[in-house]
Amino acid sequence: MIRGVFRLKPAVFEARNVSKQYRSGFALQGLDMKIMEGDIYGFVGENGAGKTTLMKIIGGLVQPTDGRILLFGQQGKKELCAARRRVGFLIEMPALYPHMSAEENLTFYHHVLGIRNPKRIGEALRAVALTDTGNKRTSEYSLGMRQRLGLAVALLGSPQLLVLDEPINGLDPAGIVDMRHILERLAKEEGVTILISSHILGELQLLATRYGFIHKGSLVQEIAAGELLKSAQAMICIAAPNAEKTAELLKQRLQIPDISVNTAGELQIPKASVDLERLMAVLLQEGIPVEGFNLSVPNLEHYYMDLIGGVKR
Ligand SMILES: Nc1ncnc2c1ncn2[C@@H]1O[C@H](COP(=O)(O)OP(=O)(O)OP(=O)(O)O)[C@@H](O)[C@H]1O
Repeated sequence: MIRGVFRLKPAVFEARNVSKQYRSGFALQGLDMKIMEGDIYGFVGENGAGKTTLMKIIGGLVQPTDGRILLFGQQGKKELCAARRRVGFLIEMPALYPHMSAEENLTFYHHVLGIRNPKRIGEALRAVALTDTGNKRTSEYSLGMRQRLGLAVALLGSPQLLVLDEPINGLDPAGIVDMRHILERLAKEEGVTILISSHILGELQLLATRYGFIHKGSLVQEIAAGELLKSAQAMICIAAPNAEKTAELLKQRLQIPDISVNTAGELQIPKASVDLERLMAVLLQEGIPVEGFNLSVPNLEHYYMDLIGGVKR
């Protein structure tokens, strides 16, 4: 009998009880976190929650006050140093020479970073769709192009893990979509694991396969994108007159106890608990005019606000 072998993907990065204290106070406090190979890990938290500090710790730019990190399973000082060569960072925009082209800037970083394979310059340019920029000076680039060039610098070392701190911040809608397509391709076709922070939750939701929610320096929750959607309910929202009275009536007629009225004064019914045809038939029979109808799909923003709201309370 042939039995399938189920292999767990290895952790690419782990933080164990990591704290970082500045004079002004704690930026991280006992943070635990795990990024598995192949994840696009959306790192979510309000301003000052500690996202950049953690990313800088991964890059060795900041030392933790307490706790430890593992990169590709390595944790000794020397081993971490070697493991960092397998990571590409876009935490702060690398300095670009404004009078030089994308290729010339990449050639410079290729040299500075001591990368041996000269093919990487062309490959990195292709990966970020900047091959047709010719001799154009980077001073004439849009923010989206500069950001893509910054990503190309991070890609020069053929990283297995990319650490990206708000890479779509300030980009226009087209720039955001370009960046999403580039990152999706890197993850799917090249198997690159990605840690990405962003405040643009609607966009992050289109990309991430897993989320980590950080609040005041601690990780509040890690959850797979699919689990997040399952855990939050889709709601049918109906605008109708006398919402409270109508809600009571529908509860009785449909035998559904959890019909509520939301802050917009609409009836709110969990989609999974009702048959839509029956709902419409009852509304018709009772002569209740439907003034508005929509389906609120569970999303990252609602989930995050509920989660952090709960933590803050
Ligand atoms: N070099 C530093 N010296 C002192 N305090 C710092 C330093 N760097 C960060 N902090 C503080 O640590 C906390 C966490 O900052 P961090 O930049 O990591 O948050 P963040 O989640 O990346 O925020 P944002 O979304 O605004 O970028 C903040 O209170 C910040 O003021």
